[in-house]
Amino acid sequence: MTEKILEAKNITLVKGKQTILNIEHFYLQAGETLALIGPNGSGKSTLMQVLMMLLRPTTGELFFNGEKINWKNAILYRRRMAMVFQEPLLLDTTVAENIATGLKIRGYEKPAIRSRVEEWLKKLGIEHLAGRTSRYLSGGEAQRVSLARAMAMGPEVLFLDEPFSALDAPTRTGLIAELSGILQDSRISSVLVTHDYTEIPLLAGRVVALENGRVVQTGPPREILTRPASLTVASLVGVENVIPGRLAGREGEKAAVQAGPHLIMAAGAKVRGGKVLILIRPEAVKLEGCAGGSGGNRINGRIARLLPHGGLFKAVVDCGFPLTMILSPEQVFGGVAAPGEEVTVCFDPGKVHLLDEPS
Ligand SMILES: Nc1ncnc2c1ncn2[C@@H]1O[C@H](COP(=O)(O)OP(=O)(O)OP(=O)(O)O)[C@@H](O)[C@H]1O
Repeated sequence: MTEKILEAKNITLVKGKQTILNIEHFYLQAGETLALIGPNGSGKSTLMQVLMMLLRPTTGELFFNGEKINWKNAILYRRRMAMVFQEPLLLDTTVAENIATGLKIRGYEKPAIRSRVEEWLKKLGIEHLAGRTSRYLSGGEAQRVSLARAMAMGPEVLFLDEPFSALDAPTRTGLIAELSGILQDSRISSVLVTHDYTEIPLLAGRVVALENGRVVQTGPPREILTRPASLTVASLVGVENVIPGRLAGREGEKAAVQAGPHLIMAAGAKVRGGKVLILIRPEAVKLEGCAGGSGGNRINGRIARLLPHGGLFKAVVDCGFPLTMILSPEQVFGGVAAPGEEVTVCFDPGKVHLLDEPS
């Protein structure tokens, strides 16, 4: 059984009259990367600070490798963890010196420092920057230095607080690929806070969603992305289609939901009944002919709007309700899908998720 490197039980953090955290149970398995998601103010940074033992919770217990934390010795645990922030916060000296400083403070011998600095400069592809002053680095370069500095310390747990959010798209793509390799090769345990759900399947093996300081959902990326437990989680993971409907009946494993003039089938739905919300990812909606298998949902509509979407296109199809889907450049440039065009869209009942409408 894999060890839990970090575990929190019954953690609360109260500031004045506000309960900022109320976490019954949270853990980080050794070697896993866990994505922590939640809307602004949901407690992600606060939970990270508690896990890093920078902030003592009001109540609850914390364990490191199964050992209960004694807060008097918090510094000993903090030394086994490192953090990378959204902004790199580098010292105004050379790149190599930035990576070496923490090791010097810890009293490492010169040869050991040199070899670690060289190792991490190489692993992050920034050997050529070793002698450069950090003041003039680009955002992507600075973030690589920040990662090298953190990893050179040999931490057992790495905390990544939105490390890519200040970077432009191509830099971000390159760094995500590199970080993914580093996380896998080093088998380090890490917690990644992100507002960008597209990073989740690339980096994380498990996701924890917070809302108002509480854990509202935990699961593998696929489950969180396709079966979010709440509307808030749905909006965080890019489920753009939220259609009000009413449960009309059940056919075995499938539920039939009346949405405007259409009957939509949903597989594996766990709802009480009555008013429901139909959740469909835009990528799950296909133009007719694209969806495989029979028994799928087919709806006629008209393309109301076409928007650019990172090299692809996003179309809003008016089906009596707006339905957002993703189109390829071939479909758009080939004239299959143009604004005003009548289309038939399909989606698999397995890709339709239902939530009870909040009362
Ligand atoms: N020292 C403090 N005193 C009082 N309230 C605080 C303190 N620190 C944080 N909070 C409040 O706790 C809540 C959680 O804040 P936190 O920064 O952890 O959220 P977050 O999920 O990281 O948000 P964001 O995504 O915006 O970074 C917020 O309502 C914030 O205003």
